Amino acid sequence: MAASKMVMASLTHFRPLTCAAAAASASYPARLVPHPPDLVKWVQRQGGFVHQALKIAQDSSHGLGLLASEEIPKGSELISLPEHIPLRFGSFESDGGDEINSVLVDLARQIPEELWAMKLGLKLLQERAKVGSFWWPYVSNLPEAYSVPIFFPGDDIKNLQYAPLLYQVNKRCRFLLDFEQEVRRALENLKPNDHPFGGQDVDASSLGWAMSAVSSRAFRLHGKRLPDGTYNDDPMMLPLIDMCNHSFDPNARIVQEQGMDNAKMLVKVVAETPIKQNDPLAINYGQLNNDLFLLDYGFVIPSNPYDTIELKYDGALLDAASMAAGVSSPSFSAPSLWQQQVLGQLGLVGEAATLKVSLGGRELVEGRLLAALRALLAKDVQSVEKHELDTLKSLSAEAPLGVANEVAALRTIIALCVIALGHFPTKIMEDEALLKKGVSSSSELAIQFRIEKKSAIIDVMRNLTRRVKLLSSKETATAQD
Ligand SMILES: C[S@@+](CC[C@H](N)C(=O)[O-])C[C@H]1O[C@@H](n2cnc3c(N)ncnc32)[C@H](O)[C@@H]1O
Repeated sequence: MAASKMVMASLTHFRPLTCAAAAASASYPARLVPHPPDLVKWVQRQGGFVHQALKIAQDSSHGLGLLASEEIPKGSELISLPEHIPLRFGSFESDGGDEINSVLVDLARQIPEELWAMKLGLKLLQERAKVGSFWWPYVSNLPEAYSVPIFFPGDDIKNLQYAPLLYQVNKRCRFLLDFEQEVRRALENLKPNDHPFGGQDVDASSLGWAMSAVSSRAFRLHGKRLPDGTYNDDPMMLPLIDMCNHSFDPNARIVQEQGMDNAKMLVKVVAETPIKQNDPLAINYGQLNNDLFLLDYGFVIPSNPYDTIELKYDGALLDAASMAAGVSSPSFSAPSLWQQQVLGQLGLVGEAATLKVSLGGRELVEGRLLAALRALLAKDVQSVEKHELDTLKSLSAEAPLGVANEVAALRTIIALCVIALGHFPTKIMEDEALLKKGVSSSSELAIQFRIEKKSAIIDVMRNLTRRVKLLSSKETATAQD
């Protein structure tokens, strides 16, 4: 988990393709131009609906947001966008076969599916560069900079201290540096009229801006209706709607509605609860862990109930954890034949094995890990065979293989947590002292992220320790009966 051995790639040494605009702060990022057009009026002029009580304003430390200037009843329609307002990549595949589109479509084909935000980002960059773009009133209102880790200085990437996230950040940085070369090659001999970005140079930093603008603001909604009646997944940017900030306890939600003519799709926001005067609108971006919130959106949620810790299923590590927990001669690194079969069913051995397992979140212990521990700490195959795999995977199935087995499994996980905590170079107290001293906004985010990861591990340990105590006391009570 330690960061020290990772090779760091960072985009901060690249010239940002941004306009010098009003002074930015972490809580109020400057927009692309100092005084952008009025977004609400633009949406209304385009035939969209905006509830009269909605205003764009500063929303605590979340940047801009939509605030209610008066009470709004539950169920009210808040915003409605006609079909031509969302910015989609699709619109450029269907724009015809001119040179500009074919260059962009070819470039988009080189983007891996998991980085879908870059594909739509190409469209966004094109609209940003195009003089007289239809979407300029929207694009000019976008933040000039993003707080996602690809833009952190190298030291702050290390400051995240969590290998799975460092890996993802590095992967994105490397992709952007490679893709910059691809874009340059594709643009080098184009005639000025065929240049998709109005002749402007596109570097890794401007690509990163576009990818972050999309990952932090786009929604994956229904696209075209397919012949079987289902819809394809269509990422799109929703002007004005994307001013809504996130909450796990939202007061609004996005709905898609078929228009009167049945062909057009309307995207709306409706009030999910009554909204009080001066309350910000909040929608739920999804049940995401802090890795995704930081990577895609550039913020971290304190005490995020969906935050998880990623570990690798590794026999030697489990033997070490098990022995540290006082289990005598565990067999994780040399499972018997029947145990290997169970591991195979759990996808933890074999060619197609997925060794990534997680702790924390709603499940607390990933079912596959729990079942493996229970099975590998079991005395015999018969006791394991009595149970469905789903029972063995469930933490709410109380001690299916007996109290001693359960206590050994849970203690092993607690010891794994201790090992995982030991991989972080700093302790929470030290992190908090650093935050108190005052650090840059990217260091602050990195430190908050690692505090949350360590807290998530500690929460798992506390919860499992409680379970062990309860089981042990029940066992003592039974023995005394
Ligand atoms: C869809 S945009 C919302 C509008 C944005 N606040 C703005 O100023 O344009 C998403 C961005 O808002 C901020 N944000 C949204 N919800 C947040 C939250 N709960 N905590 C911190 N930042 C949040 C993050 O910067 C995120 O990338």
